[in-house]
Amino acid sequence: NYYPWGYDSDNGPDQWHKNYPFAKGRHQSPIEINNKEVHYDSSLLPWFASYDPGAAKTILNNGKTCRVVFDDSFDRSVLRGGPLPGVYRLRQLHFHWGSSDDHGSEHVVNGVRYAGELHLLHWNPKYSNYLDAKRRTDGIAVLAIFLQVGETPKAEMKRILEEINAIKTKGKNAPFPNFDPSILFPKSHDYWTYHGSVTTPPCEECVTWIILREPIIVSSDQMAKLRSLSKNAENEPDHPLVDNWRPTQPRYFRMVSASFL
Ligand SMILES: NS(=O)(=O)/N=C1/NCCS1
Ligand SMILES: [Zn+2]
Repeated sequence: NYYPWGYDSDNGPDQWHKNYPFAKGRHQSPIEINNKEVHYDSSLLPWFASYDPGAAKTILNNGKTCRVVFDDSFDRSVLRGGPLPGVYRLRQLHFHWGSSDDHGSEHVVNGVRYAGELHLLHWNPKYSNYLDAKRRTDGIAVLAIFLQVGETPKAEMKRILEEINAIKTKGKNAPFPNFDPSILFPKSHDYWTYHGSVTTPPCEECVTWIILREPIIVSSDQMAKLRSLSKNAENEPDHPLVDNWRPTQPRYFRMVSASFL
């Protein structure tokens, strides 16, 4: 009897490997990033995002996260440079967050858990489609940005959070036109990079991670807004959509490179 994966004790990260064997691999994500183990790589190039606001389509609640999807039928919104061998097409962005402001991110930096983590998922168009790209070690690039709670929130987050009321329950979606996610980026483009996996089942090891050092500031109210989402459908008992983050996984013999000293 099929029981969907999730983040609860009976279907959460510790159980995923039963249906998704990749979850016990040697290149899993997220991981702990510790300064003393990071390797500064002066040859790392800057990364560039060239996003077309017209590519933004829809915002949805899939019961696991809040996701904005983009038209990825051609090289319309792309990420390039950094550790990437070519352009990667923006397909969607989504968030991970906690049940309170003191945790919620997936990656952990020198023991610091942030309130949340924004992921912009891109795929390598040298492969015929996204699903094919997910089967390749160089198939996916995720740009990760930490959400830190502070007093002067980033105004640009408002647009996404204003839509939350329209997608309260699982399966709800709303049009989300004219949105360039690069307005969410912090000032500094400094990043860490390593090779890992998608952090949700099937946990394929296909991701070049680009994790920005500088978090973006959100307000506690904005985090509360994300936590007001429900993981259930409209006509089901209400369960808040919170703590949709995977714990850190063993790094094994992977190098984490830094673009900055
Ligand atoms: N959180 S993540 O970006 O690594 N995982 C994903 N799974 C399918 C689309 S994105
Ligand atoms: Zn994610």
